[in-house]
Amino acid sequence: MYQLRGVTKHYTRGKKTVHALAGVDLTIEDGGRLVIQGPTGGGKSTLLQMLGGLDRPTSGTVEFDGVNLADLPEAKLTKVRAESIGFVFQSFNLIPTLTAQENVETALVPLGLKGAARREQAERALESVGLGERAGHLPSELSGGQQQRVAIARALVKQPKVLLADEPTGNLDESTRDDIMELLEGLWKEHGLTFIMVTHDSSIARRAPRLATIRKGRVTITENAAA
Ligand SMILES: Nc1ncnc2c1ncn2[C@@H]1O[C@H](COP(=O)(O)OP(=O)(O)OP(=O)(O)O)[C@@H](O)[C@H]1O
Repeated sequence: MYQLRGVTKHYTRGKKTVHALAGVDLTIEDGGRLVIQGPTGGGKSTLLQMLGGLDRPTSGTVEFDGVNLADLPEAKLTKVRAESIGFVFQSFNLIPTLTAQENVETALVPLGLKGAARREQAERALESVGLGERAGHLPSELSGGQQQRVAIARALVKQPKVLLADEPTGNLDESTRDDIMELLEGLWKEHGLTFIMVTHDSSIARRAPRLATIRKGRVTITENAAA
């Protein structure tokens, strides 16, 4: 469970300060699904970075299961990320020289898993995203949608508690977008994940049961019981 209180993030360049987050209070229950939308520059990615422990707030607390990520030493923060949080990005971020299988296995290296166990778990993760047959392919030999499936397998192979996705369908055409959304929603249900996703896509936002709209660093929550 996440509990954010009074989270601010300021970026200073020269004399100019940008208030990317201007006091965010937010609770996200275990197993919940939250979609984050809002205008460009509103603070969506910054908020996701706080939730993922990829950056620290200027002030406020980001509690994850009762631990404040804001003041956790770097080594412990790295451990939380490696064990508990899966990330999916718009640009897939696969390593171009590694096969799909090897890309997925990279997520298991920090957990200390040995070769055979790594291979087996990565194979299963690729199968769960419908890419069992493509394990030996390089990213350049896969379509955009398939590359995103590999990235999703890499995010989930370690069985994290949380999946954070920043515009996961932003580089995909409409029908591939729908396939990827269906896959993510299916995996969310199947694994009981906490699933938090940033999107520009209003058709995805409309379908969200819980929507966080972020403008000028401030969050408004809308619940949609019909979604
Ligand atoms: N590293 C940084 N240094 C300086 N300013 C930054 C930095 N990262 C973000 N910002 C600024 O903080 C504000 C919020 O940025 P953020 O990327 O969170 O917005 P966003 O809602 O994700 O935007 P977009 O939809 O365009 O991706 C913007 O004004 C941005 O320019």
